[in-house]
Amino acid sequence: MAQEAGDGRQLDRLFETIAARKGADPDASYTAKLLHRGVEKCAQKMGEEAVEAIIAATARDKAGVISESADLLYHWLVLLAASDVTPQEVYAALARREGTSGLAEKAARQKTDKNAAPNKN
Ligand SMILES: N=c1c2ncn([C@@H]3O[C@H](COP(=O)(O)OP(=O)(O)OP(=O)(O)O)[C@@H](O)[C@H]3O)c2ncn1[C@@H]1O[C@H](COP(=O)(O)O)[C@@H](O)[C@H]1O
Repeated sequence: MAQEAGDGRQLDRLFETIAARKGADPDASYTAKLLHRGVEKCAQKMGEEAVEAIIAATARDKAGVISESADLLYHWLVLLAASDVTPQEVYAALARREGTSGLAEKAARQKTDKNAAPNKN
């Protein structure tokens, strides 16, 4: 049954539902249909939903951002399932980055790139 209030754990529950659709009848489930069509179709759908979220954000349409973000997250989870990746693996990647400023990381990367670049002189 649908719940009015959700929380972050909603993603994990939704992923379990999506993963359970692998190999299910494509005529009985939208998720099964998407997974059946392969990773390219799943990626295309995620791209479309991302663009719709972007359009809502730039139109300052807050309700649209919420609704399109929900579509985007659903399609992101489908893409993970199609790629044999779990949300937990993504959470672990985020956890490894926790506490590292994006600016500091970028500066360190640019320093490394500079050192690795061939000497033009
Ligand atoms: N959260 C979602 C969810 N969000 C969006 N969508 C579907 O994603 C589709 C995206 O909209 P589009 O207009 O792009 O769809 P479309 O034109 O039919 O898509 P294509 O023909 O291009 O593939 C819609 O059909 C939505 O119903 C979702 N479908 C399913 N879920 C969840 O997944 C669970 C399992 O769903 P089934 O696999 O269908 O049983 C559901 O209980 C929900 O919790």
